Amino acid sequence: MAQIRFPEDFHWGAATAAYQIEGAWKDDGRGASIWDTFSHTPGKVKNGDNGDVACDSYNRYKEDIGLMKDLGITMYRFSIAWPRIFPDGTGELNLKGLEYYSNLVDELLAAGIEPVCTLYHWDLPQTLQDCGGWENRDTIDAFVAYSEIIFREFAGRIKYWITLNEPWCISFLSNYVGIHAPGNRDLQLAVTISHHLLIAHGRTVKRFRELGIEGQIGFAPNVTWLEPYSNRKEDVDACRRGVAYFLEWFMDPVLLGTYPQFMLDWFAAKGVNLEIQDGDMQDMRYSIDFIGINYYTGNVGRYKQDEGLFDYEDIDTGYAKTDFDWFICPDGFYNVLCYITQRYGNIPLLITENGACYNDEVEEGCVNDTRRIQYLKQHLIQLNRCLESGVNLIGYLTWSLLDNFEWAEGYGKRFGLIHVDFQTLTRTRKNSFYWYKEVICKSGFDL
Ligand SMILES: CCOCCOc1ccc(-c2cn(C[C@@H]3NC[C@@H](O)[C@H]3O)nn2)cc1
Repeated sequence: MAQIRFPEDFHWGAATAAYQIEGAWKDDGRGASIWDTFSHTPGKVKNGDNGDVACDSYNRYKEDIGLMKDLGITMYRFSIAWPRIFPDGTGELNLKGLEYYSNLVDELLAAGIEPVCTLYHWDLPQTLQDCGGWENRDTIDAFVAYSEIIFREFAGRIKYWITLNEPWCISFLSNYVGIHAPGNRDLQLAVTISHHLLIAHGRTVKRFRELGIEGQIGFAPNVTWLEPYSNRKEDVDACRRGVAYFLEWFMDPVLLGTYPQFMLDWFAAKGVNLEIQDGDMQDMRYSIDFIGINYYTGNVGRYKQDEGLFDYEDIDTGYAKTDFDWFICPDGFYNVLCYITQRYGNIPLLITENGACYNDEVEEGCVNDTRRIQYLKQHLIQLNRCLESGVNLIGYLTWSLLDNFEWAEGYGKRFGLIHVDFQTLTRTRKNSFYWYKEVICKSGFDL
């Protein structure tokens, strides 16, 4: 029987984010975030769900870390809620907020688990949004100042840092598509925000280096892979635009120092232009130690005139789908990681999110989520292919440790290895928890 084995020093972990799991939305001085505002606005989130309680991990983090220890992970990715640190975004520091994360980090370290800290996972302080949010360049400086406080507080304890989670979601999904907070629908605004986010990322990396913080820093774009339906140039170009929307638009400035010209031209043809000020592109270029990669889905696509933003349409090739209605495309994982390596060189890659939405429920104390096991197995095989192909992969953090608040979908989309009953907050290990535990123990699996 064929064996899939990973390097002994390969990091195995799981990921979460503050607004999705913590709850305690008004406890210990926490200020309002744009997601509190958005989720409390009727019609924005399915079933009227919000993050007021979520998984109550703010109060149950010791229980959650006990589950992580049982799982055997060596890395745990979490995010810090900016509004817990600066309730008004800037100004007065909330020491109780810092204390919570200090206790969390100490508990992780005591459990032998490496903390991976995401500084921004979408929960912008509402007071900053009231002043324009990421459209306002002042927010860039506010983010750097917030990040510096965290760097100084956790220097030596947190060794892996992520500035931004999924800048595509922060800019385009939230300000052009409009289904995430704050819910704008303006392409120029989204492009401007994407630019400001990359400046904020770069200046934060610069501050990290200036402070001489021990550890590694990167960011975590979400990427997809779109295979052209044919080798006709129009199909190839349409797929290239669709991939670049998530990938090159954010990675090229950080790793190559320029935006992809074909995307600048495409946006310009739609009357959307970037206002690049002196120093902006240099700020983005402060070198990072790794790239976090979030991958869920890919597809086959082709050119279709005037379809969507990029004259692109998906093809329904009959690939199976998750309960999020996303195509399952494991080959895309291999293809996109090889593409990233080919384009940017052998910079270390940390899979910061990969997982599947399946809404299996507890039956007689068990959750038989065989489809999630299948998804994880298929995608880990592709990661092993990448390693065999020389891709510099350092670890895999599955999304997610816990079922949690899946943004505009509320609690109806379950990604966790652990089932959460959102009425009782009872945690139940799913069968995928036990499967992943064995994978970690063996650093691989048998086919
Ligand atoms: C072009 C039109 O598109 C319409 C829907 O578009 C999307 C795209 C992407 C997502 C999406 C959701 N997730 C999972 C999260 N990653 C971060 C973590 O917080 C998880 O909860 N990743 N991507 C949702 C909707």
